[in-house]
Amino acid sequence: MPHHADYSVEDSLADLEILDLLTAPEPPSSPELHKKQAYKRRDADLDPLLLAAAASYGHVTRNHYTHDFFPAVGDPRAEGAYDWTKWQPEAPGARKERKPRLKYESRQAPRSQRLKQAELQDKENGSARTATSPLGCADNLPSPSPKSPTTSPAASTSQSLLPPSPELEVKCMARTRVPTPHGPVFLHLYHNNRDNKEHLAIVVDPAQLQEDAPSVAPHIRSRTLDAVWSETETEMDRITRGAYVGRLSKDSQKPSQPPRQRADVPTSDAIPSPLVRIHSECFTGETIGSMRCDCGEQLDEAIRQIAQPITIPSPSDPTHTVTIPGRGAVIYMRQEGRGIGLLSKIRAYNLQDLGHDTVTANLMLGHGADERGYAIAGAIMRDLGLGADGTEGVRLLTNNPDKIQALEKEGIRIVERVPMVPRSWQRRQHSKLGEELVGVHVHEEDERGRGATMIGGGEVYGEDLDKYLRTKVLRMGHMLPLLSDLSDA
Ligand SMILES: Nc1nc2c(ncn2[C@@H]2O[C@H](COP(=O)(O)OP(=O)(O)OP(=O)(O)O)[C@@H](O)[C@H]2O)c(=O)[nH]1
Repeated sequence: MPHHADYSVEDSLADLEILDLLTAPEPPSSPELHKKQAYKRRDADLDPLLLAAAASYGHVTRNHYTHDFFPAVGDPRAEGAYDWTKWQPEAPGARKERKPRLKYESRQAPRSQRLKQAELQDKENGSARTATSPLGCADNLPSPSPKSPTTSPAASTSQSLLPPSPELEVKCMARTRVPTPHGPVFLHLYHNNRDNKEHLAIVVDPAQLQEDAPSVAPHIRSRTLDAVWSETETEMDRITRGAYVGRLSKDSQKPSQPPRQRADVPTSDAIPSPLVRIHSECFTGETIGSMRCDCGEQLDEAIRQIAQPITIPSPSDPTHTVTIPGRGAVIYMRQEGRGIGLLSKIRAYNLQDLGHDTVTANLMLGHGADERGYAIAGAIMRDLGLGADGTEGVRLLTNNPDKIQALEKEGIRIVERVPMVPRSWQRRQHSKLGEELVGVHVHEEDERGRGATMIGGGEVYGEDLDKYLRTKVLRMGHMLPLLSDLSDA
């Protein structure tokens, strides 16, 4: 409980009464609740822990939990406005006066209005909303997770009345070469007919730049990008959207062939299947270098590993070896916060600071632990010829068993899983065993140099990260040996 100077025993008792009410096994229905004065008025701040505890119980509706209240600090003339920048600690022994009351405003329209609006919308759409799904009317609620056990049969019936969604289509709208600390990549931007997000594919296949060298492995190219889009499309249009071959320059501008006219390069068993990672967007980890998660490091590490040169027996003389450039792709999905979005992820971090883990925090906000889908990722991979029917399959960089299952359901052929061990865990494990870090990609100075354009550039580490990684292993089934298990080995 907070120790405000004006927080009294009465307030604590009132809090306990509220906690009892909110977390009782049954929702309150007794006449007691309706009696006037049954619960005493209280003016002290509500303890966030109390709210969190109450919210983790079933019958407290998300409707209440996600109300956004904010004091009217913006308008100094508003009733109860208080400028917190001028706050001074109270002198000991000073007379306790009640703080000016803050005026709270809900950003949600009253429920009656929202219900009316939803009814109107339903009439316009011709769909029947059942009276049992009033939560569906709130516009600031997360959409119910497909995994959510709270989805009522009535809700799913009304969903089945909706027209079936059109077959998923993805189209690569543009492609360009981007030099990175790990070598050149081709950035592909995709549109699709399921969501309005611009998903990306970071294709590592530098052999494509050496146009004159004989191809030993099929190039990773987008079918939709190389297709002819219209009869009026000019060569310059095609080149501008990235449908070219080789290294584009003032002296070299060769439009690509449409997929059907391209000669197939046979795949050789000697060449490992392309290495692929499905990566989910993480603004905090990738842009401001948050060390609450390892997402930024994973993105860097994935590109680094995919770009590693491959040594294979020489096709002309098997007694010798040749080195070919690395091949693969990172499919970068705009599924921030495991699909819950940045706003909810930021709120989830606050719940994590209150002591909840990454899974519980999502659940407390009315989301699933993981709301991501992989249909679009699968379609992008098929467009790039990665893991599609009749191709060589892919090696997938992941610890997440759900991801493997979901992609296989999408018809993607995964021939091998390549684990992603966090750099800090590798380094600590190796230093525990007193091993030299020869050949292990955690040499800090080296990494800092190489990843200079990525925030931090080295490894992420810290208490928050360890807790997050342990939860992924213990609660989300990630296939990663815990640091403690490694040290016993
Ligand atoms: N909701 C939520 N999302 C998080 C949190 N930390 C990272 N993320 C998101 O998690 C996603 C990355 O997922 P990970 O669990 O690291 O990786 P994965 O894709 O499931 O599995 P791997 O392939 O093994 O890395 C990104 O969208 C991040 O924004 C968190 O604490 N809460």
